[in-house]
Amino acid sequence: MPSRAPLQRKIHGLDCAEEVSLLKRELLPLLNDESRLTFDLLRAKLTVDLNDTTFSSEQIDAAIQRTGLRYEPWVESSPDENTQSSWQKHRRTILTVVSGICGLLGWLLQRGEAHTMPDDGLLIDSSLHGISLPAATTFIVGIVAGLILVLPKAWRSLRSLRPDMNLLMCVAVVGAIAIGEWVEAATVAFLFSLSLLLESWSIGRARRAISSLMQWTPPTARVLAECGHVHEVSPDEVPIGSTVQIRPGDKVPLDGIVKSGTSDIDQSPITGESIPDEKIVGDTVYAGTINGDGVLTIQTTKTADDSTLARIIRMVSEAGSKRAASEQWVEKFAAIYTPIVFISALLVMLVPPLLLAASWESWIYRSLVLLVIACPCALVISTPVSVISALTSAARHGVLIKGGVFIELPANLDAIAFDKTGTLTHGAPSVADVVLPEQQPGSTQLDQDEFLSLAAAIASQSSHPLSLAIVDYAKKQQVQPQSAADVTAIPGKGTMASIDGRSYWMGSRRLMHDQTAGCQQITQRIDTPEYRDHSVVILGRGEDVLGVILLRDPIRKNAKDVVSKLRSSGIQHVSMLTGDHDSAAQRVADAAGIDDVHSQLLPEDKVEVVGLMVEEYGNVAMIGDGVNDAPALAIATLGIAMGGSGSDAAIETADITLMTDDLDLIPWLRDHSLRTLSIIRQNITFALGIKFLFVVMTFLGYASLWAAIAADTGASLLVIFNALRLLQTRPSDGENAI
Ligand SMILES: Nc1ncnc2c1ncn2[C@@H]1O[C@H](COP(=O)(O)OP(=O)(O)OP(=O)(O)O)[C@@H](O)[C@H]1O
Ligand SMILES: [Zn+2]
Repeated sequence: MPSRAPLQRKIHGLDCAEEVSLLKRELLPLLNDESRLTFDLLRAKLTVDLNDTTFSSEQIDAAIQRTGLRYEPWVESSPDENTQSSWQKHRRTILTVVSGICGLLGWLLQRGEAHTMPDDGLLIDSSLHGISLPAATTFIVGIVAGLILVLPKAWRSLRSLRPDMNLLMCVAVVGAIAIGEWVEAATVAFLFSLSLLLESWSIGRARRAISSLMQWTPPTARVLAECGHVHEVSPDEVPIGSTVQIRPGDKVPLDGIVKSGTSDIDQSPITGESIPDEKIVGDTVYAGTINGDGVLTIQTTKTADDSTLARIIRMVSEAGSKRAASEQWVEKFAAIYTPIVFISALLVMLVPPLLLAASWESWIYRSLVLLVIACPCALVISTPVSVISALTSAARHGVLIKGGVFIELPANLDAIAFDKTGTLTHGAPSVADVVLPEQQPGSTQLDQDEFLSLAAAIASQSSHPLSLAIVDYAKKQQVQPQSAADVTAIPGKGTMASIDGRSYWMGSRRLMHDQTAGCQQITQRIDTPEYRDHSVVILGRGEDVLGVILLRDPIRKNAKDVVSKLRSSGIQHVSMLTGDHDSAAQRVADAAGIDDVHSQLLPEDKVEVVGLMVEEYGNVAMIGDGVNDAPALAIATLGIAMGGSGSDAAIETADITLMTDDLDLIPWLRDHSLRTLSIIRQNITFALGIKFLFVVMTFLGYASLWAAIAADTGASLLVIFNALRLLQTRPSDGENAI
């Protein structure tokens, strides 16, 4: 089947778990596959993956239609704020205020009447339960204003016989009116409306935190045309490979590589770190970062909507819908809890009066209180707000979490596997020495420059850190690389290529052993204490070993500290996996305080080791940067990529990406995750505790309707603020500040 574009819809009102489950209820019977649905709650966007299916978009639309939610085709560039009229933006606030004022007025009127006309039946109509027409009208206006936005949802839930919180509230209000409790009815309507207002405000806050990220891209890019003119165009229109000029103080419009100039760049929008980073020719700059004092010309490497920043924004806004475990729990809990309380409310209303001849009035009242308590408001609101706040705050600190599911994992880790090169070390090795075999009769003997020009030729075709170091070194020695053809990479081992029609191999000892019986003399030369802990790259032609390049990659300063922090936070076991040879691996492992080392691994070996660790320890995180790490990242419980220097393959497969290669972000992430979990737990416990208290009080006859709803709104308010605290956490909170 041909690959098909996904179906994208803007769904009005798609901002919480309720609508998501509504949509799932209609769409899943059709699609049969939950992973086809992506909900972007921040932008109210639904994406349906139609690849390899035969569904027509009409079928999907019809299913969306059945939910009763309004929808329209998705238009990418319309930031929804602008397309909404001010009524749409503020109607919830206006209606809540109206509801509150009318409730208050009604209460004042009612009290006034009770004062001035005691027992005077003139104005009091008995069908209004003892209040005057003006008071009743005021109350009704207030109640309608409070509930009007949820009426369609309540109606839907009634028709499908799945009581939800909207229905509960409407029934409670109608019931309260029926027994003449006007003030209570109005209070319930107002406070329920207030809770929903709080919910949409808090989601809105997280949304604004993200749109503040979006504002980091400038509206225009200064493209240098060949004629030398500068054209100011929208970054969307700039093709890959264009030359763009960045003036001092400008924001970088697109991702690219510096072609000329040097400047300090503030990368905080991407990395969360506002320490300026010096960029020189050949360095990568990111859209959204801020140029310092120098003028730079860059060659663009990505289109505007594929830039790193654009990807961050996309991932964060889609992350909200990949539901965290606790969100799923709350959703399931609410789906059981609400109907149960609904039925108990019915029983409470019917059983005591019918069987025990108790007073109808008081038991109807208690059953209404139960209905209000049944509303899972605080619970349903708090968890998504916590998760989104946690994701947004992580993104601000340069930690990109690709879904709510992954926010809870770092807290539950048992073991961690680190890759060596680029993760524990800087991944920027430099050539320490070049060793050529001694002259032997009959064999080819190259001088160092000839050797380097061959090595650099092959290395220039690869982005492997060791290759980059070799190219760099050749350049410094002013050696011109030859030109290599037919280059093939052998993952975890090295590269094959042909130069001048002869074929060469270059890579690890393993590769050497694949190619030749080996070269005694060379192995002896590099097995000395001086070189033992260096990484080696060996160049050969057929049976001949032409020479060895020895490289050293400094270990990251904070590696040891990070490993010990992780250990003291409860990680049982820390391993290191590397493709490099044993002694080089051991040097780094010793310096970082790693428990055990697996060296000379091919990518598939890394997968196997991680698999075994998962079996032995449970939840295992793999942290890596290279193409050779990607498969292992995928099978670990949690894959974390070093994003700054990492390969696209690693970044794509990982669940979490560290935008700066700062290892300290890993303990930070674990803390952040623990904090998020504990806030979610606090919220759930608190919300349920309040409910439980009120259930008991209701049966004892102490709870009143307005107190029940006030407690619910109060609880919502508290859990929301508790959740929003997550937006404020700073990385490592200064304890490692330099
Ligand atoms: N493109 C290449 N150029 C030169 N040597 C290479 C290349 N690719 C692999 N090698 C050789 O194979 C070995 C293993 O490479 P691999 O990429 O699997 O891991 P690594 O870079 O050593 O470290 P890590 O697994 O810790 O990231 C290297 O040490 C090197 O000797
Ligand atoms: Zn690596």
